[in-house]
Amino acid sequence: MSESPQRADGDSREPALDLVGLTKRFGATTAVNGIDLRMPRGQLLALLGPNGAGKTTTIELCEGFLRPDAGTVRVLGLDPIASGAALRPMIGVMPQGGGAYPGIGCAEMLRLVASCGANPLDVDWLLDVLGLSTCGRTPFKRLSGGQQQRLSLACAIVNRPELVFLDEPTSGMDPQARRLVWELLAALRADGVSVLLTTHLMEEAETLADHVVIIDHGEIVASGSPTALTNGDPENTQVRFRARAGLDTRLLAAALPEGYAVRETSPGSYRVDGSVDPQVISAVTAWCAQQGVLAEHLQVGKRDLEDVFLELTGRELRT
Ligand SMILES: Nc1ncnc2c1ncn2[C@@H]1O[C@H](COP(=O)(O)OP(=O)(O)OP(=O)(O)O)[C@@H](O)[C@H]1O
Repeated sequence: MSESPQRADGDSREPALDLVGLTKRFGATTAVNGIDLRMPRGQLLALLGPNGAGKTTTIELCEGFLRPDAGTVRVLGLDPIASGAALRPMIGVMPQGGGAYPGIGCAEMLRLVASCGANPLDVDWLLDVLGLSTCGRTPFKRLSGGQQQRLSLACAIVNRPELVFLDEPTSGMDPQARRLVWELLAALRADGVSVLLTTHLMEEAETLADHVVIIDHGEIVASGSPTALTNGDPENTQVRFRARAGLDTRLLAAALPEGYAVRETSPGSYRVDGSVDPQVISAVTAWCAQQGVLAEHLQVGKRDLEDVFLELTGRELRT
């Protein structure tokens, strides 16, 4: 194969990921359905979608753990199955649920993985950054779920990979641990490491990602920077509130000036979209009062990735 041409972004290397028509079926289920995705180097890309959307299958196809039924995968310019041995030292993998020998100590596990690399990060430093210093001797099976996740992340990055795959890296973590992981991921990105992570936490995607790809039923339904996906019209604000389920949203819309859309997004959760001003909030609460209901948790905000998903699929991200 000839050398790749100079690219418009100035990086002459192959992209971190290049997926073309990627398809994977399990019996009658098409888990990944013709995904096209190109991820430049040095980017943090979040694959966002509800349970069963095809995120793990996509990442496992990229890792070379699964063979596609159709389409192609190139990872750092290589086929992850045919060139698995060459690719392995260049990538880091954090599978869903982590994994280590049950009886091995936390620090010992990380040292073992580090010993397989040519130029590992300092193990004690990494344990400290991830808040694991105090449990260095604790056997893996005695670590909390969040600690196991963090050790698994440490194992994925200790050998300075060029590209890291993280499958739901913060699931089950408390907010403090999640914050530590977010800081570490931001630092990796700043160092030019390419990161593909899956999540169903839209806040995680919005906070960390350069680029978000929303997938549903194995297909890409939206793709762009978090700002591009959510910003749209700066006038596009919204009011959310909770009240008893089944209020007549058409009546509420009729009580508002023209141009406002009202939806019950899930039973008892309501959303009014449009250019929100004090009069609109007053009209919403007055209408609720007429119905004899209290508008609880009333919030004014902007459209977020959750809203984008709802608009595209008619369903909520958090299923
Ligand atoms: N080994 C398998 N055998 C059969 N079906 C599978 C297998 N792996 C995944 N699937 C199915 O493929 C679809 C996509 O699953 P996948 O795990 O990729 O989704 P996901 O977006 O990662 O979901 P989650 O957020 O729950 O991890 C689901 O319908 C799932 O049941």
